Amino acid sequence: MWVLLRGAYPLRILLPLRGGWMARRSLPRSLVPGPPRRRYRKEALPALEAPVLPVTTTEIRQYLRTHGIPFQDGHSCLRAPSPFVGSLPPKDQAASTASFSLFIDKTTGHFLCMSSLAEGSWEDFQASVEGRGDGAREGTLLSEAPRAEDSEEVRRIWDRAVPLGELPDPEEAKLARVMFGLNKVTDDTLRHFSVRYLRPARSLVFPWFSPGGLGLRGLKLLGAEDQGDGVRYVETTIPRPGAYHNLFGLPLITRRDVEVVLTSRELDSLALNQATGLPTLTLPRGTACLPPALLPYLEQFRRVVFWLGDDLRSWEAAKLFARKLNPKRCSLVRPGDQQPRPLDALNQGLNLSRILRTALPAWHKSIVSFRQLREEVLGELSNVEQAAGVRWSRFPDLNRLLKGHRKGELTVFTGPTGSGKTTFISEYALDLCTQGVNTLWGSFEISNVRLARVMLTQFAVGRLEEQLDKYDEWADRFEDLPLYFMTFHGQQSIRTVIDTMQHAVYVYDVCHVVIDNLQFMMGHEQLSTDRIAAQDYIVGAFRKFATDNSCHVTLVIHPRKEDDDKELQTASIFGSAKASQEADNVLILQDRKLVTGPGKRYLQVSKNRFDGDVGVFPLEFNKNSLTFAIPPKSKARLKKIKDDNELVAKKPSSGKRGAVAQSSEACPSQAPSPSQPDPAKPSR
Ligand SMILES: Nc1ncnc2c1ncn2[C@@H]1O[C@H](COP(=O)(O)OP(=O)(O)OP(=O)(O)O)[C@@H](O)[C@H]1O
Repeated sequence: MWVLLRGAYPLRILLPLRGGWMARRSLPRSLVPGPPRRRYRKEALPALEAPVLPVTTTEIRQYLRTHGIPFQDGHSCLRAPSPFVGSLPPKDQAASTASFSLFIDKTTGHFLCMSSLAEGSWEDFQASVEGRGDGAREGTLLSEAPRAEDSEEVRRIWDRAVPLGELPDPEEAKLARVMFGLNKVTDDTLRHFSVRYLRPARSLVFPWFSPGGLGLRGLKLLGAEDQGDGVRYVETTIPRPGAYHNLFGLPLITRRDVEVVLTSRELDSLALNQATGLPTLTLPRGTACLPPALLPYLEQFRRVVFWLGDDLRSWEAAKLFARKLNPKRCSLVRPGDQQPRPLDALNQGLNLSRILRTALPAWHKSIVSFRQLREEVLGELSNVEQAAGVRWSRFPDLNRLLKGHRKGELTVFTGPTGSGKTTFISEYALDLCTQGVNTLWGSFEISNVRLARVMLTQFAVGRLEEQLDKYDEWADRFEDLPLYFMTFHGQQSIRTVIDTMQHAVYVYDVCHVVIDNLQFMMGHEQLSTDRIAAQDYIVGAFRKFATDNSCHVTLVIHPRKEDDDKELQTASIFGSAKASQEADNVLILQDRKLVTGPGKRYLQVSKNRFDGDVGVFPLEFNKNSLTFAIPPKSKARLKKIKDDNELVAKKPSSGKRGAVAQSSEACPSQAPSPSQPDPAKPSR
């Protein structure tokens, strides 16, 4: 029986512009069926260990030279003979040594031996080269044994599934083809890719074979649900998404292939391969991430074309992924009306080879003309909604003001001591994370356990203390969120923090980093002038990081000492005006508990570089779920501040974006004063 739980992980294979839920079965845990992938050291929890020891490509090269290890320079990896082939038969050993089967990631130093499937960190590699490893040279690699029940589960599903063309009932086969849009995909193509159909679950089954044809490691099930105005696809993977590293189509790639097209859905790969005959591979989690563990498999290609989808998010993801693969060999198919995703293009009778020929190079030394920019501008104009970023599902008023959460921006967040900054920002980030924004938390003040507990309570929207029997169910779903924690606590150097963030962007495709709070990077400077200079430097470093990495940074900063009965302003942020000048957005949690009673807060957007809308709206705190919401009976709703002194009131819950305020609501006495200094020019 198939139990579908409403999960929180986003589905990239939904029809364009639609949010969705990942369906998860309750059973499988995160283990890899099939032949064991040898792990030189067991993988840590998704917390980023501190300190991450950064290694540069130059250092890796130097090390290899010093130790007399020959190597070849690749696109994202260095290739060397593998020392981890001791357990292989001598014949295979010789072959793998000759073929330089060890791939060392140039950015992280992480290695993968394609022959033995041994993998580990740069430190592990050094240890083994220097003979102080865990016996890797002697061939006693640690290996993670597959959990029997997962292997069985995979095998059981695979054995029950049948090729679509062999379904006994032709009507059923026809219906399945309609549901998955496969009318033009032939049985030969489906057979070529070993796609099957699982009748009881009405799902397509895409296998994950071990490299070298060693067996079945896992699989992905794709179900289709009728949604009235379209079809919604629901994915389930075994093992769970975090461990599902299948480049679908890999067994069909030969050593001679020098070009590949990467897609975000298996169905697109089928269509592309059938229409063009080109090698195609599907990323395991669509546009969500490109795990570096997959890079070695892509090294052989001189040209990589990304055709991920027909929306702005796919385009942004393709640009980010191209950086990892070396942009010089990457081209991107630009989303557009005439360039839908591959399966749609096939169904619409378009010429897929011609679309591929329009792919734009991902790399250019500098923008030489508007010609290269025009495609990007068009992309933004034709996808206005997506250009505005990911919208919060819990804070509609924040959407009305900020329009969304965009990559590459810096948000500064402040509020009085103990006003609930951490609690609010936790929910604000969680909301985005449940929609697929890969998030890294740097909580320097409160422990990760406490933070995770707050987040889990907010995720479950209720106290779990009283329903411990539900803990595992919520924790399972929480675990699947693309959420990572830095393991720092207390004072840290900004360099270490930025290095860790850089690592997370590369390894986990993190696109939102929360830093709570900046004061923990300021060292112990006593003089206030030193402290202000230190803060300016740190804010500058975060700004640069956000821009360079297309990653949003939310920075919590304490306010300077203010009178308790005064509201905070942009200029109340501790330090010079640099923080508010560098920030794209400034958010202030206004605490007026003396007049509004406990629990009531206001969130003020006092700077918004995207479109200038600033304003304030009330938030009510729920102590049970630790969540914030618009007070149900409050008359005080979103107030846009048109200019410095003028308020524009909005109808409370029209729910529509851009609804122009028509009437001015009286500002209740307890609402914070709307008059704020021009956020763009904070006074010193
Ligand atoms: N609106 C609110 N009303 C009452 N209690 C709240 C409210 N918001 C948060 N809290 C509670 O207040 C406590 C402090 O919250 P939190 O740590 O989020 O504040 P903070 O502003 O981040 O503190 P600090 O200034 O020390 O960084 C928590 O126990 C939280 O549950």
